[in-house]
Amino acid sequence: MEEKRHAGILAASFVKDGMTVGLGTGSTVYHVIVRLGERVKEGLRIRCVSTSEATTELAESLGLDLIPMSEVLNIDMTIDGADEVDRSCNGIKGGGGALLHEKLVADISRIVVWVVDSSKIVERLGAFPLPIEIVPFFHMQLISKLEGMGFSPRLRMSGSCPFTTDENNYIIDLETGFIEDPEGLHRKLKLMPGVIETGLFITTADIVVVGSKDGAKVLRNTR
Ligand SMILES: O=C[C@H](O)[C@H](O)[C@H](O)COP(=O)(O)O
Repeated sequence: MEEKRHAGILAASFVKDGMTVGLGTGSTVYHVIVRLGERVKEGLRIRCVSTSEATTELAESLGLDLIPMSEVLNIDMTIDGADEVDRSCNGIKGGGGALLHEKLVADISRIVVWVVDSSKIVERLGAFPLPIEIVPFFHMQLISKLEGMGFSPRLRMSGSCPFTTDENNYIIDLETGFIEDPEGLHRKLKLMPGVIETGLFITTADIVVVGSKDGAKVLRNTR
């Protein structure tokens, strides 16, 4: 909790007056949004693009100015969380189910900053089950195909019903084991009919802010 807060507060300080800011989703970005809400009350002028209904609700409650994604061509800086990040700044995202919207917002962002606690930094991705957003009525077929490829897929549930994303899709959480080639796996999965998006974000982050007990440090993607 402290680590997430430290990372969030440092990342929120990167936002400058006049920026269009992408707001990610999750418990780490929560601290960024709260800090941005305070800065806006102190006079910072920004426009924000949300990546989920949960983030929209929080941002609105703090008085942040939100614009719909459909009206934005470019975003100056997006700050988002991640479930795992490797040394090349590849990541797994989607633990909270917002991967599709997050990937689209990242795609039009000039700078992408990820905020994580230190447990998220890994040598190789894959301990965290990989979220894949899929077409709901094709889930049974996709699960069978993924099993045939040697993976252990699990349909994400919310109580006794399948979990649905903000875009009304389903999510399969895929036990992959350590991923040798994140980009190769992402491409392979994206080629499967019924797969809408994967939670593999390939060298997406320009900056990763890693929280610690006493502060936060900044890792830069040197690609
Ligand atoms: O779908 C959710 C997002 O990708 C989150 O950014 C990710 O799951 C990290 O969330 P948290 O900061 O709560 O660990």
